[in-house]
Amino acid sequence: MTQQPDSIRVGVLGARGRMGLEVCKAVDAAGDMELVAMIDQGDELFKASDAGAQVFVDFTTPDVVMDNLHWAIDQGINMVVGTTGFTGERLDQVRGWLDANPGVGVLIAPNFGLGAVLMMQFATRAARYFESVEVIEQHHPRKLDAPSGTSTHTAKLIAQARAEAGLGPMPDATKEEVDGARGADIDGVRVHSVRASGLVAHQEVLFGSLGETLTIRHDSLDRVSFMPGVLLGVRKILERPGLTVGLDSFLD
Ligand SMILES: NC(=O)C1=CN([C@@H]2O[C@H](COP(=O)(O)OP(=O)(O)OC[C@H]3O[C@@H](n4cnc5c(N)ncnc54)[C@H](OP(=O)(O)O)[C@@H]3O)[C@@H](O)[C@H]2O)C=CC1
Ligand SMILES: O=C(O)C1=N[C@H](C(=O)O)C[C@H](O)C1
Repeated sequence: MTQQPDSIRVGVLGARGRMGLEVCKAVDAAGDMELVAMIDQGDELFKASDAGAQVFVDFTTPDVVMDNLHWAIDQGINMVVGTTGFTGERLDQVRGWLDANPGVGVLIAPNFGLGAVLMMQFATRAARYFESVEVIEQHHPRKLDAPSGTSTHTAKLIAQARAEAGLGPMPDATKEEVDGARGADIDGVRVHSVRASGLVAHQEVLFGSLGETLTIRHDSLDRVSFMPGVLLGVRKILERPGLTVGLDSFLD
């Protein structure tokens, strides 16, 4: 496709991975973007800055993403990050790097699927009305981390909404437990992780109250589902310096 002179110059980190490959295709096909660098394990990051990248899209691994962020921010390159593993401490560290480089923008989104963003918003809204809630996430078996970034983020949003509504701990009489049977405890919300061939990325949030349940479910059936969100992030990050967590504010 013919590029416009004012195309956004994009470098993709993790370019040979499952998500990275899809991002390269999406950027290449976008009329307002130019794919200037494809970086994977073993490649030097400076190749992307030499190529004039304005935005890096990072879908690598939790153990390398912080180094990528630190380097890019110091070079004045904006980042759109889908890689998981962001704790509160890590986010504070990124804020610190950005304070020293105030013109740079970083978007870190646990899930770029528009349906997934809505699923998290709906779950946050429902949280105050139900005494019980558990999260069940299901992914392909090559996923390295459990629970998923999306389910961890969802659980934290629900826990915050429950605390603001004055809800206490959930009813649960379990006294004897095989290790892991009740899932991971994320801020008091149980998260269960399923890994199976054939799956891509799926999540259910199961609410329960007297005599009723509510299930909010999202399915990513193909990685193309994440691409509109990634491209939106690339377009918007240029005018949004500082740290943005989650895609929500870019959709409004
Ligand atoms: N936010 C969202 O919407 C989504 C987030 N994700 C997250 O994105 C991440 C990647 O997922 P996925 O694509 O499935 O994983 P993959 O393992 O398929 O891809 C990761 C790629 O990064 C490469 N890599 C490793 N180290 C570096 C490095 N230092 N610099 C550049 N590249 C490197 C890997 O190379 P090698 O294999 O040689 O190690 C691999 O090619 C995960 O954290 C996942 O949870 C996934 C889907 C959606
Ligand atoms: O590894 C994946 O595939 C995905 N990772 C993200 C997560 O951990 O939440 C987003 C999506 O679920 C796909």
